[in-house]
Amino acid sequence: MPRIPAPNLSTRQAAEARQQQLTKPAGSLGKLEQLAVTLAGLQGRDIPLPLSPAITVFAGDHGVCAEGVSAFPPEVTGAMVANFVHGGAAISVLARANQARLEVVDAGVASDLSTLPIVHAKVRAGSGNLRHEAAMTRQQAEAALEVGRDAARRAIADGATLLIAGDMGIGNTTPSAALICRLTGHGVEAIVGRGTGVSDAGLAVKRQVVADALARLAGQTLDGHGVLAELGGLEIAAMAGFYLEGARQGVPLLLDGFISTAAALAAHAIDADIAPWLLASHCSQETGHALALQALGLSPLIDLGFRLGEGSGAAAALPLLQQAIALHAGMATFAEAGVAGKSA
Ligand SMILES: Cc1cc2ncn([C@H]3O[C@H](COP(=O)(O)O)[C@@H](O)[C@H]3O)c2cc1C
Ligand SMILES: O=C(O)c1cccnc1
Repeated sequence: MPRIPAPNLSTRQAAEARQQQLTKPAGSLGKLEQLAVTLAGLQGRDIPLPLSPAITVFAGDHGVCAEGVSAFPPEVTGAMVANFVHGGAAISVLARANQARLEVVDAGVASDLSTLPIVHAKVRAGSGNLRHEAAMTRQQAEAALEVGRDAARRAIADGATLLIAGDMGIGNTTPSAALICRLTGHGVEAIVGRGTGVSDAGLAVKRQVVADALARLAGQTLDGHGVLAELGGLEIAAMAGFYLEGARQGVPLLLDGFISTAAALAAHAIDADIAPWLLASHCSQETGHALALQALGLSPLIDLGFRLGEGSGAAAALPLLQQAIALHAGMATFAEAGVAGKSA
């Protein structure tokens, strides 16, 4: 399989030079300047084109819910998938508001969703309980990665020039925390948070569950696929595959929150060349998200106090990416506008 390409250094440098010439003090548009420069390198154009975003929401259930790690019951996963289809979820609204293509994929929901108009790619009806056993077999993890790769191929074939992966899976902040701990080396206190809003007692249980899962694998050498199979989830593995295929095809990837960043860390453990294709959107309220982003060398654009998932934080940040591109393309240079440059 062809490797993930490197960004284009010369278009990146041309964009950097252009930013110095636009009618503003250099650096005064802050992160939007850096974003335009990054996108110029990723698109291979001195002046990047406006983005055609595609959002794919991957759904899956989690055996670890039996431990009482979520404030909501597992049936909510399937019910929310129906809500996505009917247009009533946060991501349904944000996709419409941003003219983004929205696709929903069943990668491993426990309930039967066969009557819904979504992509049916159930690898398994819910993962194993990672406190005591592998979340998936290696083969199932590979199959779930392929579900995500297929979704990226469809989105790109449909014209997407920016990919957003969303998640829906009650309980999925637990495997995400476990992946982040294992892949960054941070401890459970720094990474495990309240997800949908578990109580203090629930948080203590959740921390113990993650600590037990990590202890189960302590001393074992695992590659990226192995970590994903042991500690991940079906939708998380699909998200990782989506990111890997997007990067392989040279399409920038806009990360969402805690679950999305855990999937990106897993993708990075499988192929570190993915790094330059990952863009951070927001910083989730979920404990540990900032550290997970840092581990990937990413700094979020915004912090709106979101803690939802579904791709919602990435979708909410989309206008900023489009504005970064519009400013880079549309502003006059000092020479064009006849404005004097910096004098001292
Ligand atoms: C109605 C509802 C809609 C959601 N949309 C995303 N999530 C988010 O919350 C869940 C993760 O939190 P935890 O690990 O605590 O279960 C995931 O489904 C995630 O997508 C939702 C959760 C709920 C309840
Ligand atoms: O950051 C997220 O993606 C998140 C946080 C809490 C619950 N669900 C998702």
